[in-house]
Amino acid sequence: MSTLSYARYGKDNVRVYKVTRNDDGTQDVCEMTVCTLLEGDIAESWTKSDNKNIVATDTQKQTVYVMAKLHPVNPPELFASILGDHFLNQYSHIHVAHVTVTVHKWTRMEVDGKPHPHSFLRDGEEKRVVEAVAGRGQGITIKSGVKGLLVLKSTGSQFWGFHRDEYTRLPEVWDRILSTEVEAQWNWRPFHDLDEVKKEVAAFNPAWDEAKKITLETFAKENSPSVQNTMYLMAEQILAAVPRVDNVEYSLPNKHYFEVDLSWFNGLKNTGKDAEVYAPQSDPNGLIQCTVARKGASPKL
Ligand SMILES: O=c1[nH]c(=O)c2[nH]c(=O)[nH]c2[nH]1
Repeated sequence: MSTLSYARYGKDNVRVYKVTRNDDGTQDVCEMTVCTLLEGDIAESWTKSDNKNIVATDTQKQTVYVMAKLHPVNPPELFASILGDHFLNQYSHIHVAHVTVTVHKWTRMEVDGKPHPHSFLRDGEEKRVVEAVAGRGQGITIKSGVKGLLVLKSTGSQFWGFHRDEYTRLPEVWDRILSTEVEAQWNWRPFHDLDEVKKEVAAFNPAWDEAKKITLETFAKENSPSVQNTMYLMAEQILAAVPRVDNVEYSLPNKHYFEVDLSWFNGLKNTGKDAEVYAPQSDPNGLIQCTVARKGASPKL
């Protein structure tokens, strides 16, 4: 005998763009990709071919557009919560709504030394990602984050003192290149309902600014003894800067740059302190992850 032990479904990669026309003649734009996934009393679609409780994925997509028209899309934490809350209010047989909003960068152009009223550029590939989960009778949990933030430092990083045995080939280094693509998430203390999210709405954008600033400044300033230590320092500072955040997760690939021995070419020196030309490695890469929690923080409502 088999049983459906878990199911959810929805629309992924819903692309949405919203323009806000301000009274002063300037315009604001927001482009995002939304994923909605619903759980609830839906099993019979899988097990009995009965679709009566299925809110079509097309309906979910249309809902994203309607909600984007009726409500603010900024900050994305609010928009994701509005959508999740809507699905629970609209459909009594839906018990959990997962909403992911990925924001694509459009930075206002500077033209003639002034912010342009309606022209924007993509000046970085990093994404702001928000995941809201609205559960019936369980409030709303929100995870905010950044992904795809590519950084490199050409010095100011070391790695030594690590465990050595008969499998070890890696030499210790006191000066190396460090590069990673930052993925970080900060988990907010759960919200009782949409009204509580609205009350805290002013906290979301500054938290995003702080988390990005802390990540970049720590990366640049610390003489890093390891990716492990650097990410821990970043997470600690985010917890200190944003009181409502319970824990911070980092996932950092270590993107290696290997020295190239060119001594075969007339004794050309390109290793150790003479290294200038390196071979960037696409794979394999190190992958270092951690979660740093506020002491005494409770993950439950
Ligand atoms: O910062 C680092 N952490 C590691 O765990 C590790 N392992 C490795 O080979 N290089 C590095 N660098």
